[in-house]
Order: sequence, then C-alpha cells, then structure tokens
Amino acid sequence: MSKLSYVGDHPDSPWQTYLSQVDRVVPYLGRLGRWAETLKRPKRALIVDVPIQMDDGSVAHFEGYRVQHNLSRGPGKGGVRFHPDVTLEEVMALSAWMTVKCAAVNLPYGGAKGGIRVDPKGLSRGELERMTRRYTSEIGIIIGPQRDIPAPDVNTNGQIMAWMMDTYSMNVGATATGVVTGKPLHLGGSLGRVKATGRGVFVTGREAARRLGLNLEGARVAVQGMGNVGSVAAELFVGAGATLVAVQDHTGSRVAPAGFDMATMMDTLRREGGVAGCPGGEAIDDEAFWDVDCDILIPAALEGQITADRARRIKARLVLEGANGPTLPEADDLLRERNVLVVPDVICNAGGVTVSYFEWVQDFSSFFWSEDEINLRLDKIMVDALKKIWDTADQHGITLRTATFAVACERILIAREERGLYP
Ligand SMILES: NC(=O)C1=CN([C@@H]2O[C@H](COP(=O)(O)OP(=O)(O)OC[C@H]3O[C@@H](n4cnc5c(N)ncnc54)[C@H](OP(=O)(O)O)[C@@H]3O)[C@@H](O)[C@H]2O)C=CC1
Ligand SMILES: O=C(O)CCC(=O)C(=O)O
Repeated sequence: MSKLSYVGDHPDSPWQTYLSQVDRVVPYLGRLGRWAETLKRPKRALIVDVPIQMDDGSVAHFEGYRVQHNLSRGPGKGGVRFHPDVTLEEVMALSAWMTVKCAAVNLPYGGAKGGIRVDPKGLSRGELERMTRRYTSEIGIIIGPQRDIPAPDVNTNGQIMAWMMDTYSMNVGATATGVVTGKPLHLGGSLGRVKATGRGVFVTGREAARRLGLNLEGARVAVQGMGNVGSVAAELFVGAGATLVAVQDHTGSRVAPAGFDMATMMDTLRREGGVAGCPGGEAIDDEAFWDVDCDILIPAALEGQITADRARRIKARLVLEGANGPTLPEADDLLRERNVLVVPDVICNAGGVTVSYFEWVQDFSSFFWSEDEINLRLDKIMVDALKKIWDTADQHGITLRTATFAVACERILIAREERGLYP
C-alpha cells in the first residue's frame, strides 16, 4: 500500500514504531491479516488552530489535534496531551496504541488521542483555561459521549477535563458528563481514576514479577517520570515492600541505593514540582539513570526513551511500560535477547482507560460505585487480560508486546470484518 503523504520517514518516530509493531503481529493474524492495512492508517485526523487572547492582550495561536485511529469496536477513547513537542504524527501513534489497548482489555471502544503543541507551564491559569475551551470547541465537531471521549494525559488533569466537559456542554445546550473522563468527583468523575493507571502498572508488574520468581519485598525499583503514572506506581510498589532506588524527571535524576522515603518524595513533588530537590540519595547524570542497579524499571514519561544503547545497559529484569511507546523496536529486540521481560504499554498502562470506562458507565447510569468495587474490578480485568496475553505469548513463542497486539488486533479486525465496508 502507498505510504501516507502526511507522515515522515524518521525510523524512531512513534508512528514508525507503531507500524513496526503491527508488521510483527501480521503473521499471527491468520485470515484476518488481509485487514491489517486498516490498522496502518488513522480513520480521521483533525488539525485545529487554537487562537487565544493572552493576559498581555496579544493573540497567540496554538496547533491542536484530535485523531480517531479506529472506531470499529466503539467510540474513540484516549487522552489529551499538552506538550511543546506534540505533533500530528505523535498523536496518530498515541491514538493507534489506544485502539490496541482498549481491545487488549476488551473495552467497547476504538482508539483516539488529542493534543496541543504548547508548554502549559508557560501559561497563566486564565490562558490555560481559554486555550482548553477553544480547543474543545474546535474538536467539538468530532467528539461526544457516543463518538469520542477524551481524558487526561501528559500535563492535563481533572481541572482541564472539567473545562472540556463544561465547554462541550455549553455548546450542545445540555450537561454531557459522558463527553470526557478523568473529571473531578463532583462533576461525574469516578473514584479511583486518578490512581488507576499507576495501579494498573502495579497489578501487571506484580503478576509479571510472580511469574519471574521476583519477590516484590526488597525489589529495587527505578522510575522515569514521577507524574501521575510514575508516582502512583512507585507508591504502590513501595507499599508492597519494594524500594524506590532511582528517579528521573525534567528537574534531574537521583539515586538512593538504600531507598527514598516515599512520603518525603511525594512531598517534594507537591512542593517543588520535581525530584531534583528530594532529600536522601544523590544526584546523578541523566544518562547514568539507565545504568542504575535495579530489578524493575518503570519508564513513565514519554516515547522513545529506551533506545538500543540504553537497552544494552539496563540492569532490570523487568521493564513495566507506564508510558506509551517508551521502547524503540531495536531496543525491544535487544531486551528480549538479554532476557529482560517487558510488559508493554498496551496492557501495562491500560488501567487508566479501564477506570475511564467505569466512569463513563457510571455517568450514563448516574449510579456511582465504591472505590473498593472499582479497584477490585480493575484488578480482575488487568489480571485476566494479562493471563490471556501470556498464554498467547507462550503458545507462539512471541514477546508480550506481539502477543498483546495479537489478542487485540484479532478483536479489532473481527469487528472490522463483521461490520463490512460501506458502501
Ligand atoms: N495519565 C494517564 O492516565 C495515562 C498516561 N499514560 C502515559 O504515561 C506517561 C506519563 O503520563 P502522566 O503521568 O499522565 O503525565 P504527567 O504529566 O503527570 O507526568 C509526566 C512525567 O514525565 C516527566 N517527563 C517528561 N518528559 C521527560 C523526559 N524527557 N525525561 C524525564 N522525565 C520526563 C515529567 O517531568 P516534568 O514534570 O519535570 O516535565 C513528569 O514527571 C505518558 O506516556 C502518558 O501517555 C498512559 C496511560 C494513561
Ligand atoms: O483514560 C482514557 O480514556 C485514556 C488514557 C490514555 O490516554 C492512555 O491510556 O494513554
């Protein structure tokens, strides 16, 4: 098939990484392989101009995107990222991983993702709100509770979701809580959503560690990206007896072979917005983070962090992909050769979208569940999904990543085939 005219050729781009992951699963799709091309192109990609008035009276323009990769199994689902490096191609890859992720845990969703190319840390609260509202209004032509449901991702949170829900609701003339998930509790949010992605990372990590014979008690954990996903996963591992021995974010990298005190770490993050000033341990070069002695490594920042060079140096036995797309394909192969087990993003970080699904269901029924109920259901969905993926990996002698794609793509392409082509 011809290459899409609007994508580049950079071999390490998230979209090329995704395409190579699809190529690897095709041999395991049997007759459904004839539909594989449908996975290699987004269904719909919207680019919007987001002009806002800045506090100083000037007008600034930001580039925004919403991509719906595949809607065969249901409405689009996926977060919104505010980051200066966001591109259409990155959002395409993130939306495609959402398609695979939702199918991997068998949620009735397709995959979507959105983003604005902006450094939100440079905006005032008023500017952030105006930008969020204008973006929501612009993508309002394709989102909706039955069409495509955004949620938080990097640099977005419950407040941003509240503004998105309000803007969409004002535009359609009715309160539509189901248009976004990850909302504050008073606006139809769900208990457990804030911690759900990190919790899912912990649950899949716990199961993988058990199968590896790796005791969590005393296991050494290193985390890149102490944001929503990374910090919650770290807290849960420490709660299970593990030791947090290394952390990294934009403010720096620190190691503490005897372990960081988790309460102090969380307090530092709240007060200073980064790990650099955390007492205990010592600062190291950012690159030295990848050489740290640890048992479990959790990349929970951005794509493309585990390069071939870093894959050769990683000491962990287990890599838990909290982030989307953190490992490049060549690095994936090297980790496999080195017997490092990778639990891939498309199952490892699926806890967030799973509880988003619970939130969406609760909004429609206006009946809200207890946190225990949510965590129990999340645990069961993640454990059952991982078991099916593990069995598939064992059956074919393939990685957990290719096995997750095999399980998910079969579901997606059966739906595709059964719906048929229109007209
Ligand atoms: N939120 C969710 O529910 C879900 C998120 N994910 C994925 O998890 C990852 C993290 O998301 P989330 O925790 O929500 O985002 P946050 O914005 O809460 O946190 C991101 C973290 O990554 C750090 N970071 C960013 N760039 C770098 C870098 N180049 N090197 C080191 N650290 C970096 C940030 O540090 P700093 O603040 O210093 O920039 C911050 O600590 C993303 O890949 C996201 O797509 C996946 C599933 C669901
Ligand atoms: O909660 C959601 O709907 C999506 C979360 C997300 O963006 C992701 O899993 O990458």
